[in-house]
Amino acid sequence: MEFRLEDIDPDEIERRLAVVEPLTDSVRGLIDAVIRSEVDDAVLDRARARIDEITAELRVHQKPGGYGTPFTRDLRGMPWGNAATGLRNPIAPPLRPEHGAGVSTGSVHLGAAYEGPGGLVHGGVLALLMDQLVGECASTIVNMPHFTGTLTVRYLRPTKLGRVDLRAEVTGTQDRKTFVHVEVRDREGVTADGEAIMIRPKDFPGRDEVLAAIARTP
Ligand SMILES: CCCCCCCC(=O)SCCNC(=O)CCNC(=O)[C@H](O)C(C)(C)COP(=O)(O)OP(=O)(O)OC[C@H]1O[C@@H](n2cnc3c(N)ncnc32)[C@H](O)[C@@H]1OP(=O)(O)O
Repeated sequence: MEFRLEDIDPDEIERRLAVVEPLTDSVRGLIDAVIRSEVDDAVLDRARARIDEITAELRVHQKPGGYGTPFTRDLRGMPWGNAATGLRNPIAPPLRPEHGAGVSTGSVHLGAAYEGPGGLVHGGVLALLMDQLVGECASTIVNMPHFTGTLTVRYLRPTKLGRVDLRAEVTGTQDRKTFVHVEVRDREGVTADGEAIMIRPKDFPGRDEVLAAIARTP
């Protein structure tokens, strides 16, 4: 986990999201269309050529590595490349967690891109979403980022593609460890549950630099 200061105000955040969220949604639509399209090969070939052109255009100016999690001066995080929640990551469903007292919830629509067995959600995708939700749940409660130390998942019955709801709840804390229970439901009820041991790491690379930069900024 790396802290990086991006000194922008809420209006600038909204301006950026107003551009990238619709783009990301369009690419999600593209992914779904590629998986399910039954057009002929010539149309698929033309589509590939046009997509390659767009990719080349976007690659003219790129960040090195991943998107990271830049933070504003008031420590609002912008993890827009995150695989589960990223607002500019077309792979992310995206999960948009909401946090209450010790409880975090989120709902997603999982379509063809998240299929494992035919018509059913891939178990790894469920583990990804559970991992993110338990991480945010523990981090929100203690107001410090937590890493997943151990996540044990029980797949109770197959999860149908479509709407999936998740709920995580802190069940205890012990020093730097926070224990979280998590459940997944499809339209017919609970399909998987899990237990997580979340750990607040001792160090956060870059954190001191960000806090110092904030302190220096009038
Ligand atoms: C807001 C952000 C939300 C994002 C959510 C996304 C969730 C994620 O995907 S996080 C990424 C996946 N997880 C990781 O990459 C973690 C990789 N592991 C690590 O970085 C380290 O091993 C870490 C941080 C978990 C523990 O390291 P460290 O702080 O040095 O642990 P250490 O001091 O040895 O142990 C502290 C305690 O935790 C326990 N512990 C350590 N590792 C584990 C583990 N893997 N599982 C369970 N318990 C553990 C120890 O037994 C010890 O307990 P006690 O105090 O009772 O003896």
